[in-house]
Amino acid sequence: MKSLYLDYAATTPVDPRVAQVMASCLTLEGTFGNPASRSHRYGWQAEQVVENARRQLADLLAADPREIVWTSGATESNNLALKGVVEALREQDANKPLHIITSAIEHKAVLDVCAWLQTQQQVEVTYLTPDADGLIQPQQVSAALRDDTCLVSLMAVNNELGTVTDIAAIGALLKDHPAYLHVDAAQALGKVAVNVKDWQVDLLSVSAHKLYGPKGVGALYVKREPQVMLAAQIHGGGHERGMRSGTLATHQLAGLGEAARLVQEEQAADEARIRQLRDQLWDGLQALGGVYLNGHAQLRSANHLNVSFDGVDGEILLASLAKVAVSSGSACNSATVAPSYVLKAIGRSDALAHAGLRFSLGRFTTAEEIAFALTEVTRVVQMLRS
Ligand SMILES: Cc1ncc(COP(=O)(O)O)c(C=O)c1O
Repeated sequence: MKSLYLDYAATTPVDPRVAQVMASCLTLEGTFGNPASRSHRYGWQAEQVVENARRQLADLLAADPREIVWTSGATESNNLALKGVVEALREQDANKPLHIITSAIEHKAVLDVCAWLQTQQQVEVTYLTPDADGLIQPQQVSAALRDDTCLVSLMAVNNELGTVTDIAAIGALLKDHPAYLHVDAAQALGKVAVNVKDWQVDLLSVSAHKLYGPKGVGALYVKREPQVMLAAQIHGGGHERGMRSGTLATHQLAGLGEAARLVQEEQAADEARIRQLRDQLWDGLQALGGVYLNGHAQLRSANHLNVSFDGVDGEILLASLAKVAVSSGSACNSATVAPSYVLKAIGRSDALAHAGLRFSLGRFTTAEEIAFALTEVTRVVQMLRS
């Protein structure tokens, strides 16, 4: 039995239009060449495809194409941003005291890098705690800012709650401080408008598989004027202006570019439709009683609905919901059965954190699917409660 997919925040299916563009970059008849080959048209054509994709992503972010560094995904982008900034500063002064501000509800791809920087690079890290709605306020950043703060790293949209951080306000308050602003936009791109100029960010991480592109590819936006000082983390052939070596995966990048183009054309219409479906699901679930919304009611991306149910065990609930593919907490952390650290950080009890379910809708979600999901969840919760 195929289950209904409501886990778009974990990953999205590749849009068939994206798959078609990707397929044209694989075979002898297509643009399969090495974009770094300088001596023949196979290379030149592949380079054109890669540069077209770079322009498409840059357009979506309001960036200059020269500010895009291709990576394998947001995990690598986050690693490059955080480690790259610290290493570049330590190259100038090996003993320079360095301080980073981040939050307790970042993705592990930021938290684990921060933990490594603390233990291996003697960097001090301040972890801001969210309020009960899952929001990190700009004033918290100003209160934590120090002379030796070199980086503020915050996500634009939280992967578990969907809560939206006011990045523009944080960018504005850092205007006269030398600290760089890094934003993990893996969950934001395609859901909320991302504009690196308006937000005044220095570094921004992107993942293709959250926006109907393929897995294993992403990008880091690196501001040019003034140029962010960043030390490369992967050395080799000097690709990407020496920032990230390795033969470029033409088909993956073409896919990311096309995915970005589609987002630019369709995001507004997608968002309105998805928000309506998401709100229908929430309205229906509330009829069950003893249901709690995790995350801010309004300041939340249109596709996220994270709820906890009184009186049901989360693991049993998930196992009983065989016909609906949803996530308990973050899919990336589902190897552990500890209650979600994000739900704990917003003050949920262990029981409610365990009973949290994340529904995340997407481009291909239909009204019929939402009606079916509502019926299924209602049936299962009532059965488990009785
Ligand atoms: C907020 C956030 N950051 C980073 C990542 C990791 O992205 P990738 O899978 O591209 O490495 C994810 C994926 O779940 C995410 O949601």
